[in-house]
Amino acid sequence: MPYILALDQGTSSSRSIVFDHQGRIVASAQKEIRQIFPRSGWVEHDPADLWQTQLQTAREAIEESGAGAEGIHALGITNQRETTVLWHRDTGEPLCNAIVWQDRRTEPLCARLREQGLEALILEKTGLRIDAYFSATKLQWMLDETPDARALAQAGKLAFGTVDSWLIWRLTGGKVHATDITNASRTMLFNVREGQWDGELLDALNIPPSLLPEVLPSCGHFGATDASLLGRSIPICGVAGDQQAALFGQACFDDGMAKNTYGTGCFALMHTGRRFQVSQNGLITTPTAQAGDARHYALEGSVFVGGAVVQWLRDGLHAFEKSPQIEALAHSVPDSGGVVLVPAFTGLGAPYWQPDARGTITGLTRGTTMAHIARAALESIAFQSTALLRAMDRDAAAAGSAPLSEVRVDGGASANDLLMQFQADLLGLPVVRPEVIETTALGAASLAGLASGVHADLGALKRLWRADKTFTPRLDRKEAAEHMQRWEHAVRQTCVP
Ligand SMILES: Nc1ncnc2c1ncn2[C@@H]1O[C@H](COP(=O)(O)OP(=O)(O)O)[C@@H](O)[C@H]1O
Ligand SMILES: O=P(O)(O)OC[C@H](O)CO
Repeated sequence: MPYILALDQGTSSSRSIVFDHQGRIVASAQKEIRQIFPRSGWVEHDPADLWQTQLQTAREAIEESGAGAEGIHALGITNQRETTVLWHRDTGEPLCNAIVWQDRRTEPLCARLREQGLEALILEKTGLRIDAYFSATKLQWMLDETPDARALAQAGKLAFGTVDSWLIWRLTGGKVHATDITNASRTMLFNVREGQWDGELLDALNIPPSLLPEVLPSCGHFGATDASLLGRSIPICGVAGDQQAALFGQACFDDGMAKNTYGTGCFALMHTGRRFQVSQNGLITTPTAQAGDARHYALEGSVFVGGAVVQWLRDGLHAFEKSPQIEALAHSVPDSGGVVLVPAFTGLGAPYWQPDARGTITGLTRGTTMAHIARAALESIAFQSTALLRAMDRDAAAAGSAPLSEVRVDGGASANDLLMQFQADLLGLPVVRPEVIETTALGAASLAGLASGVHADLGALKRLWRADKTFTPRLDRKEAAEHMQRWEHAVRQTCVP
């Protein structure tokens, strides 16, 4: 039976997973990557580290699968998005470290774009709000600050890519410089309505077009691996940014279907069909992984501090030793005792967009214990996600698209039943956790399987997606509304005067 290898290059680690033709995990390997913080607000990765860890884990996963390279039918790639790499076309040597999506150094370049009045144009063309998060200003910074970079770029000697492009380049021995539509859409240089790099934006940001990779649908042919790397030449047939790959891995192929990933942060995406829709509620618009001729879109919002609030309780307050222990602690009290914790440690993202907000705890009494705070911390993840998902639903209603009917969940913190139940209670919708919560890698494998004939069509993938546990809302709607009011009240206290 054909196996598919998925490479999942994430912010904290590189992972490789071998899936069988029914989307079951056969083998996996993982390696941490080095985080480089040269200055406050700067975050970098060494491109060689990204490549080497990915290659090693791929070899280990193939070895563990027992199938050998001959048993791997196709390869899919998924990756941390927006992170920017610039390298020499002739040698493949990077010019500098990769600038990671979390890096804030280019905020002044963004302010300049806002001053130039480009906000509306960029939103209309790319679906994005001007922000240092996206690749465009990171690339501008590299071209301006790295010696000789501009001259080399003008001479056509450099290649830019997000992490998928970098891995494709290395995997194909420098033969293919390509990306997929989901990754291209995170650069702030790609016109998502027309499906191509945008000349007007490239001019406005002074980016030479010769730097750019070819943009392909997510499901297709991205070349083949150099035979010396993995034991034989394996075709690369699926590529997507990690959050769009997760949407695909959750089989959310239709209008109104949504997933929320509960990791360090939370990323919610809701499929909105074929219509490009600009959010009225502070969300961004992004293409979904493209598996046919037509482009489809999703609304996206992120929670900056999701599972990270659990890490803060663990490492900052020493409330417990291991993250999963929060569940028992939170369960030891019937509710949060009126405590609300807003983990606005680095400001609040969508739908609030308050960069200067700082965390707060309200409702403390003499009777408050660590258990109440732990419960409030878990609840904060669900409150923030509810605010996001409701904003999506409002946008969908305004555009006449299908409303949310359930939310599919994944990511490390989705293992927490108490959190998932509270999420269902607040939303008033079923929250469904699938058997395979490695949905990011599964999405990449599904795309590769579709392009290489392992899966017949989207219908076949829908049938392979299996729910493990469904959390149905138990809370009275009035009570749920009161919870949300308390939350919104606490959010208002986070604004630093
Ligand atoms: N049982 C749990 N309950 C709540 N949070 C958890 C639990 N297990 C892990 N987490 C949190 O989930 C996050 C890890 O999830 P993961 O999907 O691996 O994240 P990432 O991909 O962002 O590294 C951490 O922030 C951790 O604190
Ligand atoms: O690597 P992750 O899972 O933290 O995801 C990063 C996102 O793609 C950033 O947009």
